[in-house]
Amino acid sequence: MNLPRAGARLQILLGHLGQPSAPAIVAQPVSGLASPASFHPEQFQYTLDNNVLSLEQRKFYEENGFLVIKNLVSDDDIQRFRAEFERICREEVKPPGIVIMRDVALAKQDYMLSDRIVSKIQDFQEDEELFRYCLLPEILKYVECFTGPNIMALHGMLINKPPDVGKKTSRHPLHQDLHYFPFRPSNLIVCAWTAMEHIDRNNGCLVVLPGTHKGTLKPHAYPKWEGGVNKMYHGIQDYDPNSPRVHLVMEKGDTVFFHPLLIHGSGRNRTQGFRKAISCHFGSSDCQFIDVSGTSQENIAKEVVEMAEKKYGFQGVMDFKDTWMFRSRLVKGERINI
Ligand SMILES: CCCCCCCCCCCCCCCCCC(=O)SCCNC(=O)CCNC(=O)[C@H](O)C(C)(C)COP(=O)(O)OP(=O)(O)OC[C@H]1O[C@@H](n2cnc3c(N)ncnc32)[C@H](O)[C@@H]1OP(=O)(O)O
Ligand SMILES: Nc1ncnc2c1ncn2[C@@H]1O[C@H](COP(=O)(O)OP(=O)(O)OP(=O)(O)O)[C@@H](O)[C@H]1O
Ligand SMILES: O=C(O)CCC(=O)C(=O)O
Ligand SMILES: [Fe+2]
Ligand SMILES: [Mg+2]
Repeated sequence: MNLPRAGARLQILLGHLGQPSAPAIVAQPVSGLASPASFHPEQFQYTLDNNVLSLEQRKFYEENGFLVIKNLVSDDDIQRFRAEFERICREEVKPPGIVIMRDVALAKQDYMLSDRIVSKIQDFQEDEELFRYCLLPEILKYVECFTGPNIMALHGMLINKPPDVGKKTSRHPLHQDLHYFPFRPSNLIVCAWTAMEHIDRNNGCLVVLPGTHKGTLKPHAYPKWEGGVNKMYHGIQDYDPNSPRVHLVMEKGDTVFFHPLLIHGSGRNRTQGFRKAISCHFGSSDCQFIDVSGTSQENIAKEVVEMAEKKYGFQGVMDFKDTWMFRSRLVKGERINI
């Protein structure tokens, strides 16, 4: 059963390694991934052979770059993530490595840290309670359809989108997550994003541009928004404003899996509640680090390295790869390259 899958993975890697140089890899999605041993008449490029996705689901992801699975995570688990998030905000637990972020509109206010101030926590890999999300068998079962059997959790986030104070800073500009990642191939990376409550356009749901995962990585920069922009919230400058946007209305527990080249963002939160979602990026441990020097990713690499140096108090010894190397954790199979 693993043979077609392994064959497909090998081809993906060979395709990737066959590219002439790192910048070219950045600019080109990997192609020609059809497994010779594939039992399907179609050529699948963005999913691996598996017996989890229906043919219809698989075709949907191939075409659109995302797939919503209804009611995947239990209410009990979501309640536990919520409780742990509140403990972290109250500083009752301080997991090593965690990054706590406030909305830029609230950053200068001298409130005590609380779940009404924090807009996002990142890098919860050392928090066993939140990291349970990245180990849930129901999540990994789907993740494996994209990454194959050797799975790294690359980056966890719990997003607590605050009520917008009127400056539209609660928005997340349209972006591709691959901009943040120095590893390839992109087709072996997937994000799982789970709604922790009902999420629609009122509280700022995810917005996706279907099919954009078939394109290339675009240059990202800070959007020129008058009300302010959150640190590291880079956006795509030159996207087509007429390209169709789909607003993903989701119920508590619903989970969307999406490709790291899919253009997405989220709208302003017009409610008084803090809109919560938990997510993790996963990648195959067969992925390889790339050097982003000379590519459009140089701007984010510089910011991330500066931030890591500030946080850990050393200078000039870390590069972009290192910041990722020590944050990622194996969740299934074997650790190979990353
Ligand atoms: C090895 C570890 C490396 C960690 C790397 C983390 C990031 C990697 C990103 C990977 C993401 C990959 C996933 C894919 C896509 C994600 C997209 C994102 O979410 S992108 C990622 C999302 N973004 C991030 O993760 C950003 C990472 N976080 C940070 O850099 C910090 O938390 C911080 C700088 C925002 C606040 O530092 P903190 O020590 O808590 O706060 P202070 O009170 O001391 O304030 C210091 C200064 O910062 C100002 N300020 C405060 N808040 C904001 C704000 N929201 N906006 C702007 N500015 C803000 C504040 O006013 C003050 O200014 P001044 O008085 O000096 O003028
Ligand atoms: N014309 C645009 N230019 C740049 N970014 C945009 C544009 N339209 C939307 N976006 C980005 O996509 C996100 C989602 O868009 P969406 O239209 O759903 O949200 P919104 O503008 O905050 O609210 P709404 O349109 O529901 O009033 C926005 O927050 C913004 O980041
Ligand atoms: O608003 C959200 O929950 C999604 C944010 C997002 O896309 C990200 O952090 O990469
Ligand atoms: Fe994103
Ligand atoms: Mg709008």
